[in-house]
Amino acid sequence: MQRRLTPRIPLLIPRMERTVARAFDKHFPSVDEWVEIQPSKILGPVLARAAAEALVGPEFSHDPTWVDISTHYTEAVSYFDTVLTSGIVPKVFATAAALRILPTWMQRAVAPLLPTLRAVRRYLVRAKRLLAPRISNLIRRSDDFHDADDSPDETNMLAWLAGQDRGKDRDPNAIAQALVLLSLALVHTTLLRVVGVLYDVTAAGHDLRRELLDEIYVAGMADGGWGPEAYGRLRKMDSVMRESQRLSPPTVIGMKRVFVRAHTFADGTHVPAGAYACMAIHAIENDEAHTPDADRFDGLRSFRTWEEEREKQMAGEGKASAINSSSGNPFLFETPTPTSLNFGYGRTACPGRFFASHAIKMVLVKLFCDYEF
Ligand code: HEM
Repeated sequence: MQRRLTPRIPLLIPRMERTVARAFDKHFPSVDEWVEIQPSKILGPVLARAAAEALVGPEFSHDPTWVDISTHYTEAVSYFDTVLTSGIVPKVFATAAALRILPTWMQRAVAPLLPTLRAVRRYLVRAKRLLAPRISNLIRRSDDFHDADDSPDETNMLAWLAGQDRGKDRDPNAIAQALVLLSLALVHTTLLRVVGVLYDVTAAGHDLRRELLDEIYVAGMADGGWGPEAYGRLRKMDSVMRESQRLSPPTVIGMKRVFVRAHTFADGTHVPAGAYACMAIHAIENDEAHTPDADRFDGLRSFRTWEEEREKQMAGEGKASAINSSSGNPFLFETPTPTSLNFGYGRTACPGRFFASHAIKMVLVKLFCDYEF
């Protein structure tokens, strides 16, 4: 994903923008008076369609069956009706957590009877039926040494997986299933953030919204108009996304791991083989030592910190590496840091985070520019 998808984001953006515009026309009410909407319901298909450009390409991105699978599979597994403590927990994950209470033999017997898991299986079967013929075709072509090129038809995960996977993964059904699971990773997380920002900005009041609109306007005026690089200029919006994610993250604990071997850390902490471990990512990020006044939503928090760091650097006082370190600009939404772990950290950090940042901004730009709320 890092090697194929991330460098091709600029190629995908114009197509995604057209798709997002069409999806807004289709799913948003076109009225002049105020109407009530349920953001998570109405924005789900918008993000599913945008994601489809990167996942399955133009052949399927407007295909009603794929749009239905991608939107409703996410809904079947995720709709926001299972709210546990301070996080929103997808239904299928809650089901899986509940199953874990049972012994393994009983899990196997009970799982097929559960409505959530049966619905999930139905979506997978439909996806396989839809995508497998195209995947088989591409596998045959890759056997004839045809590598995916950068044409719209081949700039997507479906084409890359069909051309790359080896062994038992080189199977049309397995690739179709992987694409449905990727669509869950993509649609659910980006939807959660777009909805979070919408609520946070609305609650913050008119001034923040005005600042974001001004920034979009200025970004579109630079270098001859709006283009893929304009999203990089939306630094205030990026800061709002990061702050929103800090306060309403996808999960409060992260980086869950099983220790397959016993390990002793440098400080002497010993973890036995078979132990489950995770990081208290929400508590770490919201510790006052890292985030002063942590309970308050301050949309421009990282924007200001970044500006202060830049000023210090210009005055020769800052740490030269802070803004352009090899692990990325630490003030950006997409950059994990030791105290901002919503995308994980290091080599295993989320490979889709750069794409997520662009997709979220794209939908927010459309929302802020074309709608009042
Ligand atoms: C705001 C949006 C997103 C958030 C917060 C998020 C968060 C995460 C987290 C926490 C992990 C696990 C990291 C670890 O345990 O070390 C992860 C893994 C992953 N994410 Fe994301 N993600 C987002 C969007 C996306 C998107 C848009 C894609 C696809 C384009 C994606 C694809 C993946 C994949 C494939 C993995 C598994 C990587 C592996 O196992 O090596 N994610 N993500």
